[in-house]
Order: sequence, then C-alpha cells, then structure tokens
Amino acid sequence: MSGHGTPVPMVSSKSGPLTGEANVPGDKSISHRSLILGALAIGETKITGLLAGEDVLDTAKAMRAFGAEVTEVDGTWSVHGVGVGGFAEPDNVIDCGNSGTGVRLIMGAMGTSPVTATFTGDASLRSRPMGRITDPLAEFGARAYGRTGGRLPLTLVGAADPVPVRYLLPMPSAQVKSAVLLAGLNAPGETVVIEPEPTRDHTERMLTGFGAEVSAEQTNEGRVITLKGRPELKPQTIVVPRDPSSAAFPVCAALITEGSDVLVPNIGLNPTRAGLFETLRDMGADLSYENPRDEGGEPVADLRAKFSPDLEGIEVPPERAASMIDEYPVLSVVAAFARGRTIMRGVKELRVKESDRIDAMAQGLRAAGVTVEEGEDWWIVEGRGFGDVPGGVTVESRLDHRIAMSFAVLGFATEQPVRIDDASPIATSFPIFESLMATLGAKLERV
Ligand SMILES: O=C(O)C1=C[C@@H](OP(=O)(O)O)[C@@H](O)[C@H](O)C1
Ligand SMILES: C=C(OP(=O)(O)O)C(=O)O
Repeated sequence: MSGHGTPVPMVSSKSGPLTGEANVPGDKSISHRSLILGALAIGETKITGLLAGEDVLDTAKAMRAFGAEVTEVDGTWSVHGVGVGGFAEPDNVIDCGNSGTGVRLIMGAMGTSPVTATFTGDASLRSRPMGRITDPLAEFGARAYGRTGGRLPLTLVGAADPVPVRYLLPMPSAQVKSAVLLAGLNAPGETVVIEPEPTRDHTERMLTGFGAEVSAEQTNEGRVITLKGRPELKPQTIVVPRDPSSAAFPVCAALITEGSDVLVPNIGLNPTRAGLFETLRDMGADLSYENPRDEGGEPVADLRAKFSPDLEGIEVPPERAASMIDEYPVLSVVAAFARGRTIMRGVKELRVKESDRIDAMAQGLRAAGVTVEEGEDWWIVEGRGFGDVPGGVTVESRLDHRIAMSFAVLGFATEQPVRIDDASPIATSFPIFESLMATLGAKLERV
C-alpha cells in the first residue's frame, strides 16, 4: 500500500527527445474484475497480463480472505473461485489500500452474501465517499455501519435474503454500476442498472464472458442494463489488455517534449476509455493509431505520439468526461503547453478521487507559473505555449498516483525542474513508470 512507508521524493527535469517503445502494464480496471469474477466462478480462472500494482494486489488478498485460492507463477495468475453466493466470512479487516475500485467492487460482490466484513484503506481511501455503494446495497437488503458520511472503516453485513434492485445511477460511475451488478449476481430475478451517461463497460462485457445473462438497451432514461441473478459463472482464460490510462503518461510526455517520437503498443481503444486520445487529436496532437485491430472483442491499436509544439487549447466536450475521467490531470499538463484555454466541464467526480484532483493540479500548475481557474465542476487552464512554462517548484502528490505522474510529465518540459514530494503512490497503478520513462530518455530522479 502507498502512503504507509517513507515518502519517495523525486525530481523531474527538462528531457528529450523521448524515443522508443513504451510497454505499459495491464489494465487496472480489467485486472480487478478478473480477480473478483474469477473468485465468483466455479473452477480455475487463468489470467495473464494482470497489473501487479498495489491496488490489484490488495484485491487479490481480499479475494483470498473471502475464500478463493489465488496464486501466481511466472506472471500467470490462477484463481479457484467459490461460486456466486459462496464467499466465506473473512476473519480480519479487509484493507483495500488506495483503491476505490477494489473496495467498491468487493463490497458489491459480497453485499448479497450472508457474511459480514469490515473494510478499510489508506488515508486517501478513508476520505472517499462510500454511501454511493452502501445506498444501493441497502436496497438489496445489506446493512452498512461506516464513519460519518459513510466513510471507511466500514462494516458491511451482507443481505441474507437479497431482493433484486432497479437502480438509476445518481452519478456517472462505473464503480457504482459494477457494484450493483456484482451484488445482483446473488439476488434472485433481474437486477437493472440505468446509466444516463455511458461509463466504462468492462463489467458487463466480462460478466457475459463468464456466462452470465446481461443485456443492455438504449432508452430515453439512458443505457438500461439487465442482469439475470444466480448464474453459475464459468471460469475463463483472460489476457488483460494494456491500460490506456497508463499509456496516457508516455503519450502526453512525448507530445510536450522536444524531438520526441514514442510508440505505445497494444492499447485498448474501447470508446468508453479512449476520450483522452480523441481530445489530444482535437488539440492538434501528432498522435496516430497504427495497426488498428480487434483483440478479444476490443478495438486495439499501437499509439504513436510525436512532439507537437503547435497544440491549441479546446473546450473538452463534457459528454466525453466519463471516457477520460482519470486522464484530466495529465491533460491539464498538456494544456499548459498549448496556445489558448483548455476548458474542462462536467467533471465534479474529479473532486472525490484519490485526491481532489482539480485542486491538486490547480495548485501545482499555478505554482509552476500557469493560470488556472476553477469551479465545483469545471476548470480552465490558460496555455502558455511550448517553451514558456517556468516550473521550479515542489508539488504535493497527495497519495494520488495520477497526480504524481502528471507532475513528473510536467517537469519533462518546464524550464526549471519540478520536485514531487512523494512518488510512492505511483506503485498503485504503474509500478514500472520510473524505469519505463527513463528508458525513453526522461530525466526523473529520486532525491
Ligand atoms: O470501474 C473502474 O474500474 C473505475 C472507474 C472510475 O471510477 P468511478 O466509477 O468512481 O468514476 C475510475 O476513476 C477508476 O480509476 C476505475
Ligand atoms: C480513480 C482511480 O482509481 P480508484 O478509484 O480505483 O482508486 C484512478 O486510478 O485514477
């Protein structure tokens, strides 16, 4: 878990050119789901390409605590599941570290089983809202006892006699949608989730792969997803694709670092995840999709990003927000090097991530010489153009991997170095970030 050990300060300095191939790790969202669905299937699920980051390792531990057998040999993971409704009661507190996805999906998966579990996490996770999960779980018949505001540590008493639920998502959140669907697995009858705005659809796709009956239709209310409860999930062989949210960092670094030409192979371009790349292209980035193909039912391409000194600020279409929600911090860094304003609206979810990401980036960018305006659900970065962002600051990562990596990217192109107070959170999602960026030619040093 991050944030529990000694801080790891790092300095990022003007770099370039960045060149070569960036082989980023497996997708974090799909990795969590592979372990959880594997634990709910009967028999052995085999997973390769799993992200071995702290967030996912905490989910693996949690699945063991609920009775699944989870092992790893030479990068191949094996999960012997206990079946839907088969979770055992953990004999200790479940610590999900820094991971919102981990704790929220696991609470969903156990919320309709007759077991009780207590969940906690690091200081960041303990500050994040959990009512968005425990409210729908209460409709299934579960009870939750958390701190004020539903915060962790929280004890969840799973519903002994669950009833299916029809749930309209109050915020665009794949974590909430997934928690409801996972809870619906052990409720008799049909559980329905309605999402007014589309969010990443990995849970629906993977549930279908594991043999559950899931359907989705577009109506006036939004996307209506229906799951038939009490399926027997069949174990799967899963190859986890590489993470577009991790690919964002070498891609954005290449765009703002003089002379760069970086290839990021094999990146999933599922439209529910690819909003950043579309936005960068709209800004005039030299970013191409090479060798586009289909893999395991998902669109995949190799991304090639080249130094782009003529980026223009744009208004990011707000309906794109969910498809790039984790990428706004690094987009704000690119925006600082564009000409004109980049306007980002409809993004209040950014305030309840590992940190308040609008505040964290705004403070660091302002200190580095960039003008940022903000409101509750919007922010605007005034681009200074390439070669004119001063830097020369120490910034706080606030137990947030994406903030730490975004400021590292900032320092590759500012006039003076950027010092990050603690880069240890990076290990939650992208443990090889430092070595991979160094291979490309980036100047990132521990101090
Ligand atoms: O379902 C998922 O795997 C995720 C959903 C998103 O969170 P929200 O559902 O809270 O928007 C995202 O920020 C997170 O990194 C991963
Ligand atoms: C928001 C994120 O993760 P989580 O919610 O799983 O902590 C993220 O990875 O950017």
